[in-house]
Amino acid sequence: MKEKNPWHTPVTIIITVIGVIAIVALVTVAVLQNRPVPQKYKYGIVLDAGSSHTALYIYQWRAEKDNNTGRVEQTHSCKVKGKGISSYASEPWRAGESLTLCMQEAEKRVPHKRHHETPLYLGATAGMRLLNMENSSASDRVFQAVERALQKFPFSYQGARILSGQEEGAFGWVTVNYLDDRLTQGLETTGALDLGGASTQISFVSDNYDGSESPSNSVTFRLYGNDYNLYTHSFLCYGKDQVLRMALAQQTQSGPGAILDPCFHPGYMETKNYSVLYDSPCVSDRKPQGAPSIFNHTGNGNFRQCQEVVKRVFNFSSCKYSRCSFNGVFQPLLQGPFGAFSAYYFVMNFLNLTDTSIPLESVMEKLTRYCATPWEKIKLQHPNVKLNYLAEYCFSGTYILTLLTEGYNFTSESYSSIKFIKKINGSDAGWTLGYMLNLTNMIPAEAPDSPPLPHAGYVSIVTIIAFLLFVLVILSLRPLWPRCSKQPHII
Ligand SMILES: O=P(O)(O)OP(=O)(O)OP(=O)(O)OC[C@H]1O[C@@H](n2cnc3c(O)ncnc32)[C@H](O)[C@@H]1O
Ligand SMILES: [Ca+2]
Repeated sequence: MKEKNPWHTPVTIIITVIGVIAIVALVTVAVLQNRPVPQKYKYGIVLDAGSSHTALYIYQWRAEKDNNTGRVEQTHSCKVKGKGISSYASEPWRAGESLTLCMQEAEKRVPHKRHHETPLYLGATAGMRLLNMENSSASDRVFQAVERALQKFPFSYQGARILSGQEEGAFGWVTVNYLDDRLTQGLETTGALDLGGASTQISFVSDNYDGSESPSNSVTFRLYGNDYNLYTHSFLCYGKDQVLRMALAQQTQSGPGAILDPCFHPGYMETKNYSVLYDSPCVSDRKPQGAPSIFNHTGNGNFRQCQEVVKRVFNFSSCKYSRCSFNGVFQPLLQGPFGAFSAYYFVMNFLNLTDTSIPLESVMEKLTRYCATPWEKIKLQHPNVKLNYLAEYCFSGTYILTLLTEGYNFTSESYSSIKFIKKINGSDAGWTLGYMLNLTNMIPAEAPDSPPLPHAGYVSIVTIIAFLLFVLVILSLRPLWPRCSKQPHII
């Protein structure tokens, strides 16, 4: 007869049940542990108050990352109607008012419950730098009006200020390299070339440059555990609108009343106002005495001659450093690939010259033909392009090539390392993203500790351990198992 142990069945059942509960509990904990919480985004808004216009950018990033280190991307941009805020010096309230439509758009784009925690920044560049130099109380009034307008919105307003040229250059560089994911990986960085309406910036890392030769051109960063020694310079008055003023001002010196301009198409003719031309600190000291109030601006479309005119806006006469770009400004040896954005892109894209694998000589030949095309023909070919932009592409293209080759010393070879870009992975190239990343501490100095295992790794390991524990428990109960019924029974 089979011997019956009264503990057998209940003990086995209890232990089995505990084992199963333990496994379920362990696996559940492992699954929930460091599982991404439901997606929640954070937002930031930056207004780029440029000399020619203001643009609003909305950025978003996942909120669950520690220390705000989630990837930031641009979700929306809005171009403010009208001119830049510095053009409202005589009626500052209009500067504030001009921002309303884009701000209302931002109110709709950022989820309502995030409004109060969304930082809002306004950074002004060369237009306000010039106004501040010319008339600082007018620039203060513009800022007061802008501030009043922005504070009416439900965002977390963080202030409006003029960026230094250094900041503008450095943040443009941070943006380009962040969007290209070059900073986290410690890859070779890309230089940044920004051409605005009133200033232009060049920023790049050069290995044999330690910053000591010209400290004012040096910015050091520690980002994701890597040290960068960045060369950067902003040339005030060398944005394309101010250079055009300088070029015209120079040509009026040869005789007031009329300019025959090689940078404008044959057949182009406009009557322009001297007081408008000279209304900028970049040229005001050159205003001819007793000049008539208007002049005839006529084009004759000649690239080579235009290049000579443009070259005269640069001063190459003195350099107290080992090497200079122009105007006695230090520049180390050019290095690495470059991203060229804003007007570099607008102009070269219009001219179909963004492909830098085309040899520089061919680029110049194309521009020679373009500049020589009669103005009437150009207008017919581009009926949808704004006439003031259209009239200036020959000048702007010539300025870009002259700035790059004569100014910054790009050669036929290094020219091909430039990429004319507007966006990188969906976000606009420009200083705004870098500015926000910096102010929200979104780029850590040290590389963040990454978890030794991905989430799936934790789940698998805990499941295996739980299974082994279960097997161990079952095996440890072996002495209590009922004997095999095939054993011979002794009666
Ligand atoms: O950086 P600052 O100097 O303050 O100026 P900005 O920020 O206003 O300058 P942008 O890069 O917006 O534009 C640079 C220049 O390009 C001009 N621009 C903008 N869109 C253009 C287009 O489609 N074609 C030609 N030029 C354009 C604009 O009027 C400026 O003169
Ligand atoms: Ca700009």
